[in-house]
Amino acid sequence: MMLRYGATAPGLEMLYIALGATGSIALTIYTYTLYSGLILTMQLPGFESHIDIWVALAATISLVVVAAMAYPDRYFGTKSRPDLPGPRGIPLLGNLIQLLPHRKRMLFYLAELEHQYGELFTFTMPGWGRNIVINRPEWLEHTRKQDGVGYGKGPTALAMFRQFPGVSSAFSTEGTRWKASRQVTKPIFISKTFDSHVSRAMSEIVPVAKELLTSAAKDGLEVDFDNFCGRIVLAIFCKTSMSVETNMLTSDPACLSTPDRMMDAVMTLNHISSGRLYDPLWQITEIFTGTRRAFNLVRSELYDIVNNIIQDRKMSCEDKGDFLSTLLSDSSLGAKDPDFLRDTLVTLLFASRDNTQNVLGWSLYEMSRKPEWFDKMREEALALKDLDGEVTRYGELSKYHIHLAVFYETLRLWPGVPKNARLALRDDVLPAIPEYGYGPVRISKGDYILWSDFSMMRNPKVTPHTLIDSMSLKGKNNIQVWGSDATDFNPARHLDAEGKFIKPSQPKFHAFGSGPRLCPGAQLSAYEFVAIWAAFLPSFDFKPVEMKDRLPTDALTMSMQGPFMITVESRA
Ligand code: HEM
Repeated sequence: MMLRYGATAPGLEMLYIALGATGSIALTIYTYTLYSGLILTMQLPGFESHIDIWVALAATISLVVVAAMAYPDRYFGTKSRPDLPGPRGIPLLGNLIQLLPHRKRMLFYLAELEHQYGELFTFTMPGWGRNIVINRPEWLEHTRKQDGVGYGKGPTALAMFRQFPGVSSAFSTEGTRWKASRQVTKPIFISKTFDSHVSRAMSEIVPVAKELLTSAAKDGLEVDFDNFCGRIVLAIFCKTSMSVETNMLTSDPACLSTPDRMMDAVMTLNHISSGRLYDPLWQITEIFTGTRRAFNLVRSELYDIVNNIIQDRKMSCEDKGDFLSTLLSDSSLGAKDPDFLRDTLVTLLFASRDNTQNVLGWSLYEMSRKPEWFDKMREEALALKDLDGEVTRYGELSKYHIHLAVFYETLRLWPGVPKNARLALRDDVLPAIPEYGYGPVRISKGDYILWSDFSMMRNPKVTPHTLIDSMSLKGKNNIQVWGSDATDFNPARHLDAEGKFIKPSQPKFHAFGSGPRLCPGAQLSAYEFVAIWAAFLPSFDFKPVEMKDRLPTDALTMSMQGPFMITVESRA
């Protein structure tokens, strides 16, 4: 039978289940043979040293068999969806064979599949079951507001985030525990904190960063811009939230090649966590690769650093008026739990550095191809020179129209979390989009919905005809749309005729997510972005060492591949 789209045909479903059951029985027999072999082999000299590997291998296979037999749909993805386009699957393995070679480039593979099948398509993968890609703002609008009720993060993502940033993190919790974790971080995102702490931290750290750039310019040194920005952002966070001075950033460019325990730990844990996303068996495979041991070691190190900071503050009983003092004085039950405190800080360390570092890096990359935006930002910073190139108060942020337009445009093309997924907790129907020929889309409980902000925000089809625009922007003259030039870097699309910044509407702009789990750090990162560029541009010119196309790594967040080496020149 020829299948139009390759999704499983209904007639074959029973056959697949039958094959799945037969395969499972075969695997069970194999496992028991393996156990018997194991017992026999244990008699052989030298075997004892490898017993852990053998036991783990046998346990893995048994686990797979049990999982496959208990949840054939989930495991093999046999639920048929001939109504949806997608690559053709095969019995038992779904689309695993097609996906495996792209494991480390899923972002691009998803974009290629979108190119082939459109914004709506499906594939299955053992361990994840059926995935339905929904790269349209209308469908995101519908599903994201049901976050936590109709859709959840699903066991795979929750298990991954429980390991890092931690069991009490906003990333790894749902329901009342998630609410508690969001609630406790609120003080860090209010404008009072921005004015009293963030701007103070910036006014100390940004001048150090400028001294470093001056030295690098004088000595003609190349600077790894990502590393440099990561250190600035993390140093600001440590100072703002915990009043901790770090040595990760000094005026000497040599500091950039000096390892920093906190910075290195956060980066390593982020990197390993990303790799777990498409390895449903990571809890087992990592035993063999040694990654698990390395992860645990680095995580203990980070936990020690953070626990020591908390402990020192508790011992000193000093109220420094920062976020940590606010946390410690919080009388709610959660905040008294030491692990909850630690996970809250680790979550913010993890979330604050990476995304802000990345948007700074991608903005430099984009502007180096369109240097007129460097000039426009510089002009704006100089025009507001009474502020001495420093955005000292949060209220001043809204005056930086060009900077904000560049910030949002960079994130449109290089969104913080380029691909994401949710598990359907109940049956649902996505709304029809008749203007693009889409009828209502059925989602079954247990399906994963998947979206790629990276693909969606580059899609020229996201036009004012969408339901979202007609609802939220009705009657406005300056409707900004991604349109046919969606892949171009053009911050002007976020400026009106008078050059005033217009914040793009969600979820057409989805770089900070939407719905209840909308990123709480959006304003903070905008503030940091504007303050850093406004301080740098009047004094320096920046150029990438190599003017070549740069790609993102396939990570949880939008990190750039390889070091991003730049040269700096002082504008004397
Ligand atoms: C350019 C910078 C940033 C970008 C692009 C960004 C993007 C995002 C996105 C897309 C999500 C939603 C993930 C999801 O729904 O699964 C998110 C969540 C989150 N972000 Fe950000 N973020 C940025 C900066 C920050 C900063 C500076 C902080 C804190 C200091 C922060 C803290 C968080 C937290 C705690 C969550 C979890 C929210 C939840 O699940 O309830 N982010 N961020």
